[in-house]
Amino acid sequence: MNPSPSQRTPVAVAVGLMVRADGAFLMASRPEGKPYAGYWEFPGGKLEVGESLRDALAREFEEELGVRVREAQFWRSLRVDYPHALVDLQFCRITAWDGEPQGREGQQLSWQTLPVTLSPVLPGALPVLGWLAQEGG
Ligand SMILES: Nc1nc2c([nH]c(=O)n2[C@@H]2O[C@H](COP(=O)(O)OP(=O)(O)OP(=O)(O)O)[C@@H](O)[C@H]2O)c(=O)[nH]1
Repeated sequence: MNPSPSQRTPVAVAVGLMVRADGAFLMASRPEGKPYAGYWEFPGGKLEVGESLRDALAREFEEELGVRVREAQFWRSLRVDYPHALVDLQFCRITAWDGEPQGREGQQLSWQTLPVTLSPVLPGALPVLGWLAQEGG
């Protein structure tokens, strides 16, 4: 069955790697009701119409985690073709924030170092672990 054109239009997604001074990074489980519920990913979400990457990141982190992003740098992008959507993931490193992350949408949170002890990891989050390994964690 051919997908409808709307399913093939890339959707921009802002994703943040919160990295602590000790090198640990935050992962979150996808809440019930979303595709790939229970899979581990990096917090973030889709850009709204007219929204910048930075604004989307700040909004998603406030909504999902109750965290105010203070410093974020674009890191890498990745296109992933899922059956449910074609996504352009824009990964940012978040190095300064206010507040302690809380799972405001029922998601579990976990600070991780390499190798991660969580599974399953979302296909669109797995390459990030390789990139981190290349950079020495
Ligand atoms: N947040 C996040 N999304 C990712 C990652 N990797 C990845 O493929 N994605 C995909 O990017 C898309 C993000 O959509 P979402 O459903 O989390 O976004 P959202 O919070 O705006 O959801 P909503 O549609 O319920 O408002 C999903 O298709 C998800 O599978 C990741 O590491 N983090």
